[in-house]
Amino acid sequence: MSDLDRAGKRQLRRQFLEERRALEEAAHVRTGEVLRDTLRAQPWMPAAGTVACYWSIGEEPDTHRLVTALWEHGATVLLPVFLPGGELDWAAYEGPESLAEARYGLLEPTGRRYGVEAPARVDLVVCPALAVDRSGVRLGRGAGCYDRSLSHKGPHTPVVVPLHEGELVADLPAEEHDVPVDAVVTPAGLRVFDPGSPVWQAPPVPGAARS
Ligand SMILES: Nc1nc2c(c(=O)[nH]1)N(C=O)[C@@H](CNc1ccc(C(=O)N[C@@H](CCC(=O)O)C(=O)O)cc1)CN2
Ligand SMILES: Nc1ncnc2c1ncn2[C@@H]1O[C@H](COP(=O)(O)OP(=O)(O)OP(=O)(O)O)[C@@H](O)[C@H]1O
Repeated sequence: MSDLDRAGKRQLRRQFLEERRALEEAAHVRTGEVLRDTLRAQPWMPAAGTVACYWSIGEEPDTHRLVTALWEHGATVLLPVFLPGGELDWAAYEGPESLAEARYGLLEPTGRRYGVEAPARVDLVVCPALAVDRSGVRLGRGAGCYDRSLSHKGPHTPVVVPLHEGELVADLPAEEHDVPVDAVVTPAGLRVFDPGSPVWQAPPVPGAARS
């Protein structure tokens, strides 16, 4: 990737972060509710023993509702631990007391570590992004830690990204190491990129006009 492309990606990140900062609190809550309800409505969800998610911070779409609902339902919810080298380790959410403040304002799980290859053994990955395009290319924070982490997952393990409205875009710059995502959840509901995918069911999200 050229320096120009890299600068373009940085500029895109800045733009999406700025737009996030302008969002009202209600937008975060709404996305969080739709995310929780959409994923819980998937017929395979009760069998999903282990889900890799993340604990949202700041202006990210809320994941706390989803994590709490899955955990209360008995699933093992793994959350990332950002290692100094930029890799992600994983530990289980065990209630609010199991999180501690970490670098960059992150809240991270303090329990036993599952190892950087834990995504190989999960049933679903809920992954953060600033934006996703219509072919499933995601734009992350730029540390590359999710690209590295997703490379450990099984080829058929679904990946879904929670997004605010306006963050599902027509086109993003793609790179060789990018691992495409399968679906996004926006306040308008679930959007699956492979229309023939047998994995996902349209969600019964009350009041959500699907786009
Ligand atoms: N809630 C949440 N947890 C997450 C992520 C995430 O995006 N959201 N991550 C997703 O990857 C990993 C953490 N990655 C991060 C990468 C960069 C920065 C960050 O704030 N960077 C500063 C610049 C840091 C610096 O001084 O170099 C910045 O972007 O302004 C934070 C987290 C794992 N946990
Ligand atoms: N599988 C990988 N192994 C090693 N380095 C990687 C891998 N994937 C990405 N990287 C490196 O990480 C850096 C950032 O990549 P990129 O710009 O695609 O990040 P991103 O997808 O926006 O962020 P993130 O993955 O943290 O959400 C790049 O310099 C890239 O070379």
